[in-house]
Amino acid sequence: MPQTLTEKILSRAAGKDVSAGDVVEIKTDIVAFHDLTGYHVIEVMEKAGMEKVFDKNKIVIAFDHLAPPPDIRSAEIQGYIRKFVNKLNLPNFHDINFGILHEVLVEKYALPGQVIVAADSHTTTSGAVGAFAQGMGASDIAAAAITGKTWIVVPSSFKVELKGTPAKWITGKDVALKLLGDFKADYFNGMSIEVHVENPSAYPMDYRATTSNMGIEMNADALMFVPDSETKNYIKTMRGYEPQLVTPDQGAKYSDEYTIELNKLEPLVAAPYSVDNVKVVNEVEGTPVDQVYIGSCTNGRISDFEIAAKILKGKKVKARCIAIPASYEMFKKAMDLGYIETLVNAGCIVTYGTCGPCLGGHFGVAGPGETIVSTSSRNFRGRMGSNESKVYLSGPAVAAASALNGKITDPRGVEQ
Ligand SMILES: CC(C)[C@H](C(=O)O)[C@@H](O)C(=O)O
Ligand code: SF4
Repeated sequence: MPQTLTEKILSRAAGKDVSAGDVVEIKTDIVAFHDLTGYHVIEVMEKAGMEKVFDKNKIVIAFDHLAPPPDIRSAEIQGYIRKFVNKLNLPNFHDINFGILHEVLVEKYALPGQVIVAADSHTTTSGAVGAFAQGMGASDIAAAAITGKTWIVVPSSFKVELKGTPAKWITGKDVALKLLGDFKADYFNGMSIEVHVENPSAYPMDYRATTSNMGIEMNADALMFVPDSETKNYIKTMRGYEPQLVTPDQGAKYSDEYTIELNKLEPLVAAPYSVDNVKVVNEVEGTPVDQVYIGSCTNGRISDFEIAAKILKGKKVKARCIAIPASYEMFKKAMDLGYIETLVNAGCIVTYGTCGPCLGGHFGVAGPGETIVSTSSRNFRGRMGSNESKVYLSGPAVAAASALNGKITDPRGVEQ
């Protein structure tokens, strides 16, 4: 029987043909965690008296949520994890000067056809390269780290087709918000979304990573892009080798299909307090904004900074603007290309590789009564700080244009 990408990956990982609804044990190719959940993962392993891993090379750890440590407890947690890493001599450990775990996975580790599990919900991000990537709780990740195996209920496969070339300022976030607005946040429960891109280079890896990242906000088990020439070029450029592509079979059966015409999309936002409270930016234009955040594992990549720099070049922001490339690699690129300089000259605060503001942790927590425009992933009440703050989620163009004017702004009206 012709297989979807999901069925193909999970059949290989299970060692037998699987179909939707099957409960199966599967092999994992990468098991990952970060500082905040890593602490619990290691605690579970210690309590079980099983401080060993199935394969040192397949464990990936990055410090991001508590990086750099905002308080003593965070520093203590990171110290505890460093000790574990040293004791087991784990090679793929990335300290506070590297990046947000999901970005690190996409840049350095994830490959088409892999099964990737990590102790963080936004693990779906690695679906950008065509890996079946899913977030799990700390105990499940501890078990996977020890055994190299996990169990799942095989999801059904839902096909999304992206047609054409994105309209001006339209990027990966708009596609994610389009799906969230049209289907609402619970619709994709028990499904794996497979995105087929008609014109691979028109929807580059940065956009794919953003869309896959938001897969968990759709409640999907995974959101994968069918690997294509863009996948190959990205991995070749970033890592110096060509990956093998795993693709769905011709004639594979999907539970449903949906097409998005990229040139017809308008810049979208998710208004407070839900990711699926989606509106065209014009509907909320003019709302006063206190702070803008451009960054996170959702939108902290080079194309996000390119767009922000285009909009802010030679100008000054009216709202406070915090900009954080998702990794050291992205920071260096943004620096080489002059985007950091442009943003700093425009009055933005720039640092790198922390989750900080995204989850109201540190480096720009939202105060009571404040309105934030953020390129991150979630906007439920209190997500970025005070319960009395409001968060509008958007792509980088709306965020930068809103920073510029101090109010929610349609980037299509901003002079360049
Ligand atoms: C802290 C962590 C468990 C959490 C997640 O799993 O997503 C965080 O990264 C988030 O984005 O809310
Ligand atoms: S940047 Fe935000 S969404 Fe991404 S892992 Fe960190 S806290 Fe979670």
